[in-house]
Amino acid sequence: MFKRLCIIGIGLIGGSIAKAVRAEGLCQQVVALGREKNLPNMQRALELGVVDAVYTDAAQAMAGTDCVIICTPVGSMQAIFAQLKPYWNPQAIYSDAGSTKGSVVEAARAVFGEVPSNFVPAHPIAGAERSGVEAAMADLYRNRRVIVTPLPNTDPQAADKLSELWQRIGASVSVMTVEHHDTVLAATSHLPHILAFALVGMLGRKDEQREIFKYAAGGFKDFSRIASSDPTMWQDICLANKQEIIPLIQQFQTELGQFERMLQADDAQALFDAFSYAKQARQRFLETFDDPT
Ligand SMILES: NC(=O)c1ccc[n+]([C@@H]2O[C@H](COP(=O)([O-])OP(=O)(O)OC[C@H]3O[C@@H](n4cnc5c(N)ncnc54)[C@H](O)[C@@H]3O)[C@@H](O)[C@H]2O)c1
Ligand SMILES: O=C(O)C(=O)C[C@]1(C(=O)O)C=C[C@@H](O)C=C1
Repeated sequence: MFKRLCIIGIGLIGGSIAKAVRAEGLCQQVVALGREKNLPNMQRALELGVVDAVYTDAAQAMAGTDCVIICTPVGSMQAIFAQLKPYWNPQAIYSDAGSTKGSVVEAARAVFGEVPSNFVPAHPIAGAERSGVEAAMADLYRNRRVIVTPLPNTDPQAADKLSELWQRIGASVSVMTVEHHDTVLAATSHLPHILAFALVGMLGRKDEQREIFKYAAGGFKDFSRIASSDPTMWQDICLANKQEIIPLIQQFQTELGQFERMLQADDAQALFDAFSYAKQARQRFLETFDDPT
């Protein structure tokens, strides 16, 4: 599909794209671009055979590259667009994997004035709490969704080709607006991460006095898994999408207050109804998760 794919940020997400693209034989060459401080991770990507070459120099990385996917934390995207600007190739396709889309589009606007028509914002709805290229998996995107959020000026051919790349590595592509993406993901990804970080932080402080973690089992392990996620990545996501996240935190506080009142009132029926409704809602989620088509 492409002669040379350049991944900027060859960590979990970028490394998984590289591995999958190589496994499917979709590009002749896969390379990585990063900063001097990213060199140890990039060298590891080279050793693991995830990429063919690594660069810290954008001019060298961009030479002959016809597809670029930016897979760095969303707070770094503006600096990356500025780094790419002198070498921007109108014939190439550019995209990203950032967890927020409004902030990425704003970052592109800040650098280019208008978002280039060959930049296709996208977000794979698949990941893990682990970071770095060692965590990358060739099948991470298989049977998972990727949301593509084209802008009115996005070149449809670029959007189609990028979507085809994702489909050929096993993903199901959904198209939506940038705004709708950020509203939806605030609810199902950003708020849950804040809740997990908040609960584990609160209990961690208790654990300093008492040994509560020792007696936690599978339920706590499942609920707390995402609190192992990368703090830089989540700091960037939460600040970038705070206008969507803050109202959800407020709504959640009201919801918790209702549970407190049910307990205060020993209202067994209300508790049963609330738990039953949530159990059914989770069943609906599991059905769409297992069949993302
Ligand atoms: N982890 C997930 O579950 C997940 C899922 C979907 C999307 N995302 C998004 O994908 C992106 C990458 O996440 P990840 O989990 O792969 O993180 P990661 O930490 O595994 O990888 C990010 C890589 O970017 C490099 N990097 C950081 N700043 C850089 C810069 N300024 N220039 C060049 N390289 C830089 C780091 O060295 C690292 O190798 C983020 O935007 C994140 O929001 C993550
Ligand atoms: O499974 C996980 O660990 C994830 O956190 C993946 C997850 C999420 O579901 O919230 C995290 C961030 C994303 O942008 C997309 C996916």
